[in-house]
Amino acid sequence: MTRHLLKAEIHCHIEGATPPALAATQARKYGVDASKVLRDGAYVWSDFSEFLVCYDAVAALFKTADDYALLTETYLLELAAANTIYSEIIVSPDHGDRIGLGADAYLAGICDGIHAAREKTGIEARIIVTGERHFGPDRVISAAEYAARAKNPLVTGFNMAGEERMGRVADYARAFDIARDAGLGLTIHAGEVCGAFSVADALDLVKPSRIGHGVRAIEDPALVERLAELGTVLEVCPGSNIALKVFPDFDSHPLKRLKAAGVRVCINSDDPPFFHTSLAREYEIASGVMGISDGEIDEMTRTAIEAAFVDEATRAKLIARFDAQSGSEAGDEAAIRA
Ligand SMILES: Nc1ncnc2[nH]cnc12
Ligand SMILES: [Zn+2]
Repeated sequence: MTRHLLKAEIHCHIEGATPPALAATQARKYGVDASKVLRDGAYVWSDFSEFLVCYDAVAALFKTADDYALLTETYLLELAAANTIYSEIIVSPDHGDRIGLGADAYLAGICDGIHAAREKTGIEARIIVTGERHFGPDRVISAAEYAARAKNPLVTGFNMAGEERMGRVADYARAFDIARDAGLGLTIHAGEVCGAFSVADALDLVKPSRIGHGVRAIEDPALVERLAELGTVLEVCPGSNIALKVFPDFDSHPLKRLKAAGVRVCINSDDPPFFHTSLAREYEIASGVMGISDGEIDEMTRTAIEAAFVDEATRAKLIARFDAQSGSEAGDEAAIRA
């Protein structure tokens, strides 16, 4: 049981966190026929390309800043109820532009949702702006420029998501230069759909402190060693990887092997309802299915906080909160054993 463990995640896409019931409500609200992507309370897709299409269709059901505030608050309240103290939310200003809302209102809605959830539960959150790789290098550069000039205290990182098979990392490196110059933390989806070479490209050309997924690095032992030496944090999303058939089952998932090899890893939900999961379930899988001990799970949660794109005062507060709880439980266990 992992219910009692404090949790943190640094990789969840906001539209990907839409509960199917909320998507259905949004579709009714706007008179949209969502039956191609939402059936019997579940999202409909069968491979990575279809998943991205389904994702974009669900994103298009959110049309106002208030819609985004509701979505963000709903997601964070569920996390807080599962003992989560921190989340980093991946957002795409392109979605705001595509629905005609505009990036500023899109971002303002998400910030409202973060403030509302923090007021109710104390959960802390930050925003990572992402470029969508399948929209091409120019859009990804625009997303980086937008993040750089947003000067929004909740926007602390830059990412690139989307179709990993489109182009090479080099085509997008300029976007990361812009984000780096603006002082944003850098992470990039790699080693999910594409193999180890994409992780190597990311390390060579982006030099991020974290990589989204990165799990296919396991195909290259020298690369695993390099990740461990660099201390690059992998934002691992096991349920997503199984749903998208990156690995056939949890037994063959490399989370444990990467950790054992000294790579810094943490547990994340990615697009939870699309993959029939939640952060709470990901922790349960790590424990009950992968056989990872509570102590090791705590190490991964601590890694997420250590790697979070927050100011040092906020990090210190989160670490103190985390250590106080995991420490007191270690103390309780010792008392039980004595
Ligand atoms: N798992 C994933 N990989 C790449 N892009 C995404 N966008 C949303 N989820 C994603
Ligand atoms: Zn992702």
